[in-house]
Amino acid sequence: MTVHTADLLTDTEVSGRRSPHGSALYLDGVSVSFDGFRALNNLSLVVDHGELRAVIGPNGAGKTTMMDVMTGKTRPDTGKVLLDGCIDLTRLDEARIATLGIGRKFQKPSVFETHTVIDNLELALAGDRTPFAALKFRRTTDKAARIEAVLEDIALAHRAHEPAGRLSHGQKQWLEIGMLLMQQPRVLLVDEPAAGMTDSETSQTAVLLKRLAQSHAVIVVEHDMGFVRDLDCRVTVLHEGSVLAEGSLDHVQSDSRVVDVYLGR
Ligand SMILES: Nc1ncnc2c1ncn2[C@@H]1O[C@H](COP(=O)(O)OP(=O)(O)OP(=O)(O)O)[C@@H](O)[C@H]1O
Repeated sequence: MTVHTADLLTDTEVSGRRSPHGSALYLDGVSVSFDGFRALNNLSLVVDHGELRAVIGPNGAGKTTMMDVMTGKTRPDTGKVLLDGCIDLTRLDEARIATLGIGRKFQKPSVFETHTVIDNLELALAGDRTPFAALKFRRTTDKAARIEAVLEDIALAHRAHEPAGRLSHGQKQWLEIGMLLMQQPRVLLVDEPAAGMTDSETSQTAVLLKRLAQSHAVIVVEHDMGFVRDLDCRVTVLHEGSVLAEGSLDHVQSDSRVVDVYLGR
């Protein structure tokens, strides 16, 4: 019998060790309205340190709005978003939240096409102007070691000196993930990473995200169920701005409410 990571996490929850206050990210009763329409409706979610979480749901379920709230782009009407169980992100602006270690990868890659892969990674550091970043990378050797480690992580060491414009779509997505990694985030938010990828790139992306989740909390919004299965992680189904179901992919796929509003369509 195959044991899925997501099933093990369910056991963790049952044993009471999943605590919102020891979590990487905790959304507590978050609501957001746009002109009276509730995009998020009392949404609560706990993502642990070192956890990979897939968030799925029909169009308009609130997935993007949820990530906008986590990054400070949208301020909720009510509720809290706690980083490390104690820092309420709803009181902070986007720039401050980014420096605290929430990195977001949008669907469309936006790498500097005429710059080499290695230059793109270096430029990602240049964008981080916090005193902490300057301290971290005071020595060029530190920076070089960091770049080398990230190149290995994103499987692009062999393309390091080529212009990013020559990479495939999938490789550009990995480079952009690498640019986020240069900032050493604690939480990674990744929006539909598999969109437009070949089958081989899609499965390599699942491997990459699983590896990253060993040292970061990683939240992936995705529509491709084959890719979600490859991620082999706990799945949250959003519907009308709230959690409709949560658990392993097999668990949520067998929930008739999930089939009705999303998977059966
Ligand atoms: N700035 C906005 N102004 C008005 N309505 C908005 C705004 N942003 C989102 N909405 C509405 O809020 C709801 C949730 O949208 P959201 O983009 O979060 O859903 P989603 O789950 O990401 O959908 P998709 O899978 O299509 O990307 C939708 O009905 C959307 O039209």
